[in-house]
Amino acid sequence: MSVLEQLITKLPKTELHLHIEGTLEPEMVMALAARNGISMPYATSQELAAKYEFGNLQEFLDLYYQATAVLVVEQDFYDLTWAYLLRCQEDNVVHTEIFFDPQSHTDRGVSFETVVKGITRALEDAREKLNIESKLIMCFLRHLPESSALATWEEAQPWLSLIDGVGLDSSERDFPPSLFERVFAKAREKGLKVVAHAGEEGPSDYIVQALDLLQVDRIDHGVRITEDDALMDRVAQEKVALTVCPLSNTKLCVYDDMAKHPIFTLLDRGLRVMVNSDDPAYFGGYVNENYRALVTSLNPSSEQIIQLVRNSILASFMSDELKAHWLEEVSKTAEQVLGE
Ligand code: HPA
Ligand SMILES: [Zn+2]
Repeated sequence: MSVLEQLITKLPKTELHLHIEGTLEPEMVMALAARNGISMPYATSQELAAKYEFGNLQEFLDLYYQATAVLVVEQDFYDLTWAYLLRCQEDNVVHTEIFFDPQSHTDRGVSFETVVKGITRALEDAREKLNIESKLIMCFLRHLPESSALATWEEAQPWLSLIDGVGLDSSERDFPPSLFERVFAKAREKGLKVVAHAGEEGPSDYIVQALDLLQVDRIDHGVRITEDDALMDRVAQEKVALTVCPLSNTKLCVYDDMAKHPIFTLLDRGLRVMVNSDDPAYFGGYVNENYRALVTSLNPSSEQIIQLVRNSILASFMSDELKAHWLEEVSKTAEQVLGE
């Protein structure tokens, strides 16, 4: 095994940008459709998987929202989340911060309670049985009006003890962060962490809006920051993390070639970037596969890979004690691997 492959598999990692609905594998779509008596416009999981060619974010989202229709009862959300957590164990992900999209379920008549109970029961089991820690981040769909986000915020109130943060996802172009200032202010007032997708397909100004208007703790994606030199300097100085998702960016044609991905340029400029899988069932792989894709196309050094992993820990919402613990583990494991 190469040194880089050993680092990828052996270093303890966190994942900070993961949509739980994006872990719905084609086989699970078909199994849950059968279990819930839902007819889908494809006969087999292969037929569904063959549709996973996307020209842009919207083409992906159309299929992604369609597939969520198979998630109906609490056990479905449990099974979905548990399957992802088993993948975390395989990839040595020790802490994960997962997004869920309540509006994509409540709009089809599935209750908020069903969704949140199924997901959090699996997270709790993973804590006990797999030693995997987690946070839960509720995302608002930006293609829906602010009133829908505000109503979702109200629905979430009885469950806030289970929710660590709020985020903003879905179609980015023409839906700037500024539309969601009020609901984000409410979340911040309650002490929740706040994050937002910005600068994936949208302009770098959306990153500025997310920072200044939503006052986010992290930016999700954020790769279009490369268009604004002064903003790169600001984000480096303020240590705002960008949760970068390499396979997502190539699969959704943000870059036509992984060799053009700017993650190491950003890393070497001092920005706090790390590697995440976004919607791994759709984009061709979980966290370790994202690292491998970078290695194949961009020939990084061991130090760069180790720094990405350290950033994943530094940018997480875990306690300072746990951060210190995992950073120490990274150092020990890296020394072992590099000393061999
Ligand atoms: O990559 C994404 N971008 C925006 N919204 C999303 N919802 C799931 N994945 C994504
Ligand atoms: Zn995302």
